[in-house]
Amino acid sequence: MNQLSVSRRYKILTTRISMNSQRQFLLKRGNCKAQWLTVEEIESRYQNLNNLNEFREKFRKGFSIIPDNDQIDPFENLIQVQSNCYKFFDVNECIPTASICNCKNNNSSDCLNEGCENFSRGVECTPLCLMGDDCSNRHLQIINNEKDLDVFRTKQYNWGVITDIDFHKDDFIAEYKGIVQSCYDRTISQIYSMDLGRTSVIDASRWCNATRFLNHCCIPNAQSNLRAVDGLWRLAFFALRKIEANEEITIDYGKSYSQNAEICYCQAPNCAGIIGGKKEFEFNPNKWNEPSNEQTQFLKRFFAEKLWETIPI
Ligand SMILES: C[S@@+](CC[C@H](N)C(=O)[O-])C[C@H]1O[C@@H](n2cnc3c(N)ncnc32)[C@H](O)[C@@H]1O
Repeated sequence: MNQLSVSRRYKILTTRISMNSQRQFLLKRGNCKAQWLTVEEIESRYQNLNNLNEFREKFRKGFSIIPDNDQIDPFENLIQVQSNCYKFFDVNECIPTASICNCKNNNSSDCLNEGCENFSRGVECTPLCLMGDDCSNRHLQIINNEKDLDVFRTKQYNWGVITDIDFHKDDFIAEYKGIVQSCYDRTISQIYSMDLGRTSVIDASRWCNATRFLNHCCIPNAQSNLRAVDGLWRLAFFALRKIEANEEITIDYGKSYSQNAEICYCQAPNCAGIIGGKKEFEFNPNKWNEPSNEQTQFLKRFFAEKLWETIPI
């Protein structure tokens, strides 16, 4: 992260463009919690400072760390979506469905444990779960359940993801969203796609949300998990440990990431030094059955509806 010292007591940790296109600075003052503020807010808030002129001068220098021709909006040319959009569905994929679990009888406090027959199979409970409001195994179905993720400029690898709240271990962070494509499609981006089941991937190269900017760390603080919801696989991120506010959220890209190897800058003590470099994917026609005409007709109808449901925000 950029650490531009503006005075002995104030630090600009990084900068971002807010939703209303204003440049904001993550300002840390002494031991106080860091805050996102515009230049006007900082100036009005701290106008009684003795060293305001010095602060302004150093602050202006802060602007110069971002060249004019820099890409300033991480979402420029991208479309932010509320849900996945389907261009492909593998009819042979076996996706588990939810049952009415036994957690109520087991006196469980929620359904987020291996004792829940849905949770243990990677399935979210339905609204009919007998645990009612105590069922927490419905992260992906609850509207507005996602925390606000901020995209910030990192020092080494362009954009990254941060929030201004703390996460506890196992907390739901957000869902990876984009276009569901076939993993056999060689035109899709290897960098911005993540596996979704046996033969599907989520391609977030253009239709996406902030999670497309999650960077890799060899000791990550978050991980992705497949969850089955209403007969579809979805991909969600959960905290692996406590994540402090304004700490970068990172994941392990794993062995299936991109064929092009890149130097890893994560600086973790166990850093492998490299990300990506997987072997080329080999298409095995024996493992792949073409869908029948009826299946294709059904899928066309089904996905026309899904496409319509996907409303860019
Ligand atoms: C899915 S993108 C993550 C967002 C990316 N930083 C951006 O601005 O679009 C993955 C790319 O980010 C960069 N990256 C992510 N983690 C990295 C790391 N630990 N070291 C070096 N580069 C990294 C690599 O270029 C990688 O191919």
